[in-house]
Amino acid sequence: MLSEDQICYQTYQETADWLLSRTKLRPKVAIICGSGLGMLAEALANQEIFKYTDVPNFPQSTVQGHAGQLVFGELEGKACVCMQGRFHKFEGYPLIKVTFPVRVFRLLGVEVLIVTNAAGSVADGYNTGDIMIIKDHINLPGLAGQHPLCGPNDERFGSRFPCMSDAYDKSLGKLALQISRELDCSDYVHEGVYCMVGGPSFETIAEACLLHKLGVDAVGKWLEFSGLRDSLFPLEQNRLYSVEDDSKPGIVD
Ligand SMILES: O=P(O)(O)O[C@H]1O[C@H](CO)[C@@H](O)[C@H]1O
Ligand SMILES: Nc1nc2[nH]cnc2c(=O)[nH]1
Repeated sequence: MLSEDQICYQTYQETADWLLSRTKLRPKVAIICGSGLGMLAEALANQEIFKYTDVPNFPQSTVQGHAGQLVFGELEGKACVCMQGRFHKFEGYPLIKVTFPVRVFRLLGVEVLIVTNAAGSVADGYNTGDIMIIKDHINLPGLAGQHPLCGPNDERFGSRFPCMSDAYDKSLGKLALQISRELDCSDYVHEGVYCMVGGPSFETIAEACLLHKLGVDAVGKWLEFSGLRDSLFPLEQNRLYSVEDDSKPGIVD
């Protein structure tokens, strides 16, 4: 297995080329299935499955409930790739490996990434089993310097200082809320702020109270996406970000 300082552009390319040579599907959408959500991949038509153990350079799933395979297929006629099982820092993986698939997806031609996972609520009015659409996040380890973009920067994957003021696509969030209303399940669907932590322990009561005071709605393990926005969607530099949501500060880059 490669050590973290051996991972470079060619490593991601090698993995992407391996996959591209084995499937004719060219997904524009990738879905990372967190705990208990792997069944989503089972809904794909015309499946082509690659076990992580067979995919060059891929980390391996070690957590219960994470099948450890990439499922290519079609959802409503659109080519998709699902990760049935994701990677966590608490498994012993460095962040560059936790986020490894995101850059591979980029090289596969993916344009939309949907990340799902199991999280705990610290918000008022949420119930077990509810769904929260992430409108923004607090990358707690990232603020303290544990970030996948630490180290040499490869501009092919984005800028040294990626802007994160519009990290999550508002139109997709709105669409999900609209569909939840159409399906008559909007009582179980919220929009909120996700806080990622390292784990594996859950929070103490004091930590949960702290996160609630900080404006967090749900807390869970490190998400692959955080900090890698540029890797999927390169941003223009020196852009003025208007922030409609008054709960967030406006940022001028
Ligand atoms: O991958 P996600 O959904 O974040 O799940 C995580 O949450 C569960 C409890 O911490 C663990 O099973 C871990 O895998
Ligand atoms: N409370 C809580 N629940 C979780 N479920 C999955 N991850 C977590 C976590 O970090 N905290």
